[in-house]
Amino acid sequence: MSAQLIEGKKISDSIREEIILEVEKLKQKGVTPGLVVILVGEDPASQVYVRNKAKACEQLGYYSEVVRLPAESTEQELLQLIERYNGQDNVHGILVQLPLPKHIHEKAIIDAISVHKDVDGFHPESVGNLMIGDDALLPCTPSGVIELLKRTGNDPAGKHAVVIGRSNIVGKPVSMLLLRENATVTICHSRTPNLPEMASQADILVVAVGVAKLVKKEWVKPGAVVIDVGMNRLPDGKLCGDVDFDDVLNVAGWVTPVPGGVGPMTITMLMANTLKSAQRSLS
Ligand SMILES: Nc1nc2c(c(=O)[nH]1)N[C@@H](CN(C=O)c1ccc(C(=O)N[C@@H](CCC(=O)O)C(=O)O)cc1)CN2
Ligand SMILES: [Mg+2]
Repeated sequence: MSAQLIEGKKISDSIREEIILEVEKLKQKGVTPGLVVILVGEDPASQVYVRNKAKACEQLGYYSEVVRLPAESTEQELLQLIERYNGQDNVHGILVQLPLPKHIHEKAIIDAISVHKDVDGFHPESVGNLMIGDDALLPCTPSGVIELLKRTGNDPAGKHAVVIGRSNIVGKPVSMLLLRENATVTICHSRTPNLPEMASQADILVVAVGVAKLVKKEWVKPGAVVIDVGMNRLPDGKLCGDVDFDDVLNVAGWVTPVPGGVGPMTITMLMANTLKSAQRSLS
């Protein structure tokens, strides 16, 4: 039997409908959610993502600014800009699009964003709050994964979740979120022996390694939920995930496609974080 598709685009659209209702309520209290997106350089993919973030703001009725800086901008210039927006009350979220040009230290930039406006959830204090279970702005792709699971009736509680990948942006935070949702979590990585055997023990398998079509049907327990966070560009220009989608389709119970699975959730969860930050500004 063929796996059920987890349709990220549809789920993302329905979350945006929910956000619109909350934005109306907030506007009645005199607050419009505001997001600033900063792009340094001209990376083509980043330009698309930044444009899509601005479009999402427009769709949801947010105030938004996109600041485009030349690739040769200095770290100091970027820090000064962040400092300005940290102090600007109509801005509830500040996002610096990654990757940054090599001469700018990513950590210095992330650390400079006020934790209250850290809608990417990358600031060390946000990460710490996630670890200890305090209220935090959560990183967008990992929280999108949790929404996909919950909204398809795949509650992680009591399940064995295996996460392949240990990046700060996806692998580690998604593992913490799954733990917070009462899953038993195993984190695997490039030095894990018997990766296929580990993966095949998962009720929920989350893959975020950046290796095209790594996960084959032998890695998947029959009926498992397979969440593919990978986004790899093939030589023919097509996008594919870290999971060999066609191969696992007759083994998995549920699977995310690439494109159209996890990807669309990233910007929607950014919008949810900006709303949350704006709501917090009232309390
Ligand atoms: N500051 C940040 N930088 C980056 C992040 C981030 O969350 N914060 N994530 C990625 C890029 N990204 C958003 O910024 C992003 C990536 C992918 C998608 C998406 O919708 N993907 C589609 C396919 C798009 C395509 O065809 O190219 C999908 O998977 O269906 C949205 C946002 C790195 N940088
Ligand atoms: Mg996807």
